[in-house]
This record gives sequence, C-alpha cells and structure tokens, in this order.
Amino acid sequence: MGSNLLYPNFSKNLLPEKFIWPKEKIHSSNQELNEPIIDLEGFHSGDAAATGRIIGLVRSACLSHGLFQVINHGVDLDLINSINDHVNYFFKLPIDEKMRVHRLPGSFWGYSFAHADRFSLNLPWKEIFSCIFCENASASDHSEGALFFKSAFGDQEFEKIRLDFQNYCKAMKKLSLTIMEILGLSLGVDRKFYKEFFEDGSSILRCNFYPPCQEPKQTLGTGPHCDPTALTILYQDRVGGLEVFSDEKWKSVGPQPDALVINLGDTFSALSNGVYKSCPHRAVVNKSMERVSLVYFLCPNEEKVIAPPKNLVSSERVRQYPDFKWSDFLNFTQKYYRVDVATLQNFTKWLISHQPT
Ligand SMILES: C=C1C[C@]23C[C@H]1CC[C@H]2[C@]1(C)CCC[C@@](C)(C(=O)O)[C@H]1[C@@H]3C(=O)O
Ligand SMILES: O=C(O)CCC(=O)C(=O)O
Ligand SMILES: [Fe+2]
Repeated sequence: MGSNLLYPNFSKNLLPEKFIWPKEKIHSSNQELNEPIIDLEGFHSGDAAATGRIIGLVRSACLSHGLFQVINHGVDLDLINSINDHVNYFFKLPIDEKMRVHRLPGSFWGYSFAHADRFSLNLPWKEIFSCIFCENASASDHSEGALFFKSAFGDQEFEKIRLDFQNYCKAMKKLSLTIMEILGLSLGVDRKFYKEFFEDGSSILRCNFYPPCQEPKQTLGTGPHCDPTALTILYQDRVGGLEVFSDEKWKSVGPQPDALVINLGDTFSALSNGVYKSCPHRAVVNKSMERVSLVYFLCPNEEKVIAPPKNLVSSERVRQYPDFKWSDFLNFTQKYYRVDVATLQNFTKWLISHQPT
C-alpha cells in the first residue's frame, strides 16, 4: 500500500473513481428482513420444548437465506463493548500509527485501508483490522501476537487489550460450536458431527470501520459476497448497514441490542451437501455516521477434508461439491479470486480443471 495511499480522500467531497461500484450491484429495496430473533437460553438449559423450537427456527432460516440473530448467546456483553471500544480507539489513531501494523501480502494479520493494496477497482469504503486465533498456537506465534498488539495499541495497554481479544475469540468459538450442534440437530445429523469437526479449527477476527461517505449510493462498505468460511458471528453497533439477499431483494438486517448475527458460509454449505445455502450479504454506508462491525469467522483446521456426512448424500441428492481442504479454498480466495457471491461454484470449477488426470 504505502505510496498509493488513498486515505486522505476519505475526508474530501468527491468519491474517488476506484470506490464507485456498478449501479446493478448497489440497488436497494428499503425492506427489512423480518425474522424472529432466536433466544438460546432454552438450549443452554436443556429445555427440550425450547430446543425443538430453536431447531425449527434455525432450519427455516438456513433453508431460506442462511442468516439469523441470537440473544442469550452466552457472550459477555461487557466484553463485546470493550472490544468495540478498543477497535474504535485503534481506527481513530493517526494513519501513520495504524500503518505500524499494516497487513503484509499473504498475511491475515493487520490493518488495511480499503484493500487498496490488493484490488484496483470497486474498492470497499472501509478500513479493516484483522487477526487470526488458533488455540494450539506455538510459543513463537504467541510472542509474535504480543508484538502485534504492542505495535497496534502501545506499550501501556496492550497486554490487557490482547487478553480481551483472546477472550472474545474464545467466547465466539464456544458459541460457534454450540451453533454447530444446533445445525447438526436441524439437519438430522449426529449432534456432535459438526461440533467435533470444528473443535480443532482456527478463527479469523475482522474488525471493519466504515467512515461516513459523501456519496453513499455510489459505493459499498463491503461488496456482495458469501463468506467462504463456515460460520460467521457478527456484532454490529447501533448504526446499521448489513443487508442480506432474500426473495431476490436486498433487505436490511437492523441492529438489535444484545443480539449477534449468525450467517452460514460456503464451507458449511459444502458440509451440508448444499442443503443449507451460504448467505449472500453486503454492507452499505451512509452520509453521516461511522459504523463498526466485529466479524468472527469460524474456519476448519487447514488440513481437514471438507465432505458432508453420509446421511446427507443419496441417489436423490448426489454430492454437490467435490472434497476439498480449507487451506486450498482459502488460498484460492487470497491468490486467484476476489470473494463474491459465486466463490464456491468458481472454486469447484477451478478444482476440477486443476485435478491431475
Ligand atoms: C477467507 C476470507 C476472505 C475474506 C476474509 C475471510 C472471510 C471473508 C472474506 C471477505 C470479508 C468477504 C468480502 C470481500 C473481502 C475481500 C472483504 O471485503 O474483506 C473478503 C475477505 C478477503 O479476501 O480478505
Ligand atoms: O460489516 C458488515 O455488516 C458485514 C461485513 C462482512 O460481511 C464481512 O466482513 O464478511
Ligand atoms: Fe461477510
């Protein structure tokens, strides 16, 4: 990035050409997604009737658009607010301080401005701060992590902030394994199947900062896409901007105090043999308010082969996607293909054409 820094343009009136998206990708419906918010309390306490209702609601959301919201999710709301504060603090730093942790090519750690170092067209109107967490990280990964947080947050506070981030990711991992159990039950699969599959997985945490934009109808904060990962847990502040494609329309997912948004990604769709679709979504921006979203992506262990359980495959429902490893899919999204709503289909074609004969 460095030399072609576009950052100062964020404060000017004219939208730089690189941020202007094609009109057909931007059209909006002004409709809200009206979905029940799912209360997980009954599942946590083992209430059979409540669990049955939760499974039914999850199944219907995942068959139709792959997104739902949960409350009583077990993640400490004070911890969420602390991460939100840390993230706001970081994004408000002067650009040269944020650049101390700028994301290096091929890495998932660090700060990026609009992905301006990776793409040249249809840039998203956002700044991004990312980290990866893996519970079985080696001692050297831990010391690199400490250095990273020190560079991002300074010598005084970094240890507490790093611990908050670690605790946040642990809480998100726990919640995502609970959701995996519910997804298993909702698909008639052994309730432990998906939960165990992801136990040794890794996690990506993406913190997005969307500055106000003078021309919000010409650009997007995050373009239309399905997450290539398995499951996403998103916290959005009170501003709003997340939209989901449902019934052929973009509908907004309004922020709900205390709720977390859950959406399915391509990897889960493949693991369900396409019974559940991954969720097409995007983020719009607005003229007057900045917005933060904290996005936790659950990923499988890099070496695991992604294949659906046997009872989701039959002569009526043959295999929809070939076996693949998460490391290959991730590599595809970072080296060969800019993630959009058709990443999994294009990866499947790419895999087949690159298979040794
Ligand atoms: C595997 C990944 C690619 C992206 C980061 C993680 C999970 C979601 C992907 C992303 C956020 C989807 C929208 C487009 C993208 C480029 C972005 O706007 O950040 C995507 C990520 C990426 O390739 O960095
Ligand atoms: O910020 C949002 O609401 C959506 C972000 C998103 O979809 C992503 O980071 O994958
Ligand atoms: Fe996403």
